[in-house]
Amino acid sequence: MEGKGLRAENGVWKRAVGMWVGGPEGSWAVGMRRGPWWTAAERTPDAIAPASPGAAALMLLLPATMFHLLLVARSGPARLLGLPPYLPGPEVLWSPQMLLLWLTWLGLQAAFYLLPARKVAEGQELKDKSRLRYPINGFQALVLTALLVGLAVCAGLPLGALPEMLLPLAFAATLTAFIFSLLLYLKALVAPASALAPGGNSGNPIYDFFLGRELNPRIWSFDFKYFCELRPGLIGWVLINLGLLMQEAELRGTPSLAMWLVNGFQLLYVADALWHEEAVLTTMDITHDGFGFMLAFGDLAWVPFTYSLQAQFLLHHPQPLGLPMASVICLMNAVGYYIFRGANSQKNTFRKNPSDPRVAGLETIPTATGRQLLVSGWWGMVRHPNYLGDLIMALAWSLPCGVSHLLPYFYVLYFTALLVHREARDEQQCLRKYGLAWREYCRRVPYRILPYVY
Ligand SMILES: NC(=O)C1=CN([C@@H]2O[C@H](COP(=O)(O)OP(=O)(O)OC[C@H]3O[C@@H](n4cnc5c(N)ncnc54)[C@H](OP(=O)(O)O)[C@@H]3O)[C@@H](O)[C@H]2O)C=CC1
Ligand SMILES: CC(C)CCC[C@@H](C)[C@H]1CC=C2C3=C(CC[C@@]21C)[C@@]1(C)CC[C@H](O)C(C)(C)[C@@H]1CC3
Repeated sequence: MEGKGLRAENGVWKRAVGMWVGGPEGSWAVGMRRGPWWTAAERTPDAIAPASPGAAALMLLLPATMFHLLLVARSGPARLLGLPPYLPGPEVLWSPQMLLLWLTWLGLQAAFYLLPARKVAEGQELKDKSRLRYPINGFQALVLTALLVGLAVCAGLPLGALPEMLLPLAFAATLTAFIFSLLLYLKALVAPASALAPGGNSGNPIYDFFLGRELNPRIWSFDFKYFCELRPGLIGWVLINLGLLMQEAELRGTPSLAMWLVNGFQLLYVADALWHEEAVLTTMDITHDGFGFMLAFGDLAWVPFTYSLQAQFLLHHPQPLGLPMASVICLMNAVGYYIFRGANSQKNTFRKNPSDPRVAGLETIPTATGRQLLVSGWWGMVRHPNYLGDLIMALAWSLPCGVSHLLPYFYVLYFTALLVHREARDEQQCLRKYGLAWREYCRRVPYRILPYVY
């Protein structure tokens, strides 16, 4: 039988492409092209990675959840766990104009990506010892988008009409994510073995389509994963929020305090991500995961249309918010941001230059790889202090929506599950990388995210 896939040998997985033949130890391949060697931990990107029925189910469930949230947010009862008020027909979802608008948005962001950058950064070392180069101009793209949208609004663009277009726009984004992932899957068929990601190359087409086969798919210097991770989705998210704020102003004369807070907090988060764009090059999404349906849909559809849920909810369910409560929520967001930024910057500074005076005094554990692990400062408090800060901010984004509904807390629930899963994956990889030193770190810093609790 002709095939390609993975085979375990002494706990190490080998990627193989060639002819499968039966043998005393099971099947093995003849005339194989050997790819990079991956350990079992590297092979699956998720501790609970879905098998193909799981992947197929998620490909339906994730878009269905997104449409459910969009429909429920505008319904009177706004019940997260209830049925949507109606099932939209094709005439509600499909609109060639909205598809064109969405493609124009992607094209605009792609054009901003290609503009000269203030810096070109090098990514992590790849399996073939090379390093890719990435333009650092995401913040510039945010500023240019703001200028362009500002001019267009002054010229009469009805941005307040955007909330009415969310359903067909989300449909267009989902459709493009499917088509795009299919093209990425086909592109990976001709990619060299060294360009493939550790996960997403099981040989099962559905599973591989879902997780993504190629690590850094590119055409010339245009890196699709890096582009999608930060720009169209994150900038689209703040633009949708702004449209919701403007429509609220049209409906009620002025935006509510709750709407201002949600817009302000989330704009800060997005601006921060783009300002520190270079840091994304060390995240596992860029260094480890393939680019398939999960990330394409996550970046292009899930982020803009579900992360704006609080503002969507507020437009249809105005909430009273007094100044004292608003101050408490602002303080909470500031504390969350302080921890999130402090922890991320401390680790990035340390990884770039351990002798930097800002981190040189911190206590560390040496590892066999020559790298060190921080064991004091933020990283001595819990093993994922950046996740803690992110979760505190997530709560601060939902609180302006009051406590009468569960719906605006969807992000907190989803994000907790995502980060707990992510933390398990990351720890698995760190254990493989650092072995005993990682065990020592876990002994010295026993809590993962929340001190004395988890
Ligand atoms: N809003 C959203 O939807 C999402 C937001 N995020 C956020 O993205 C940010 C990045 O998260 P993520 O990519 O998961 O990973 P992290 O930034 O937490 O990085 C994990 C890596 O840090 C290094 N590390 C771990 N412990 C130490 C230590 N003690 N000392 C030095 N280095 C250490 C290890 O890599 P190495 O040793 O190789 O350097 C490890 O693999 C987080 O703030 C997270 O909250 C993430 C996912 C979704
Ligand atoms: C659709 C699925 C349920 C899940 C898809 C997950 C993706 C939405 C997230 C995976 C990692 C992400 C990161 C960010 C956004 C969400 C996704 C794409 C991030 C860009 C948010 C801003 C942060 O500051 C960051 C550190 C740059 C984040 C990097 C990871």
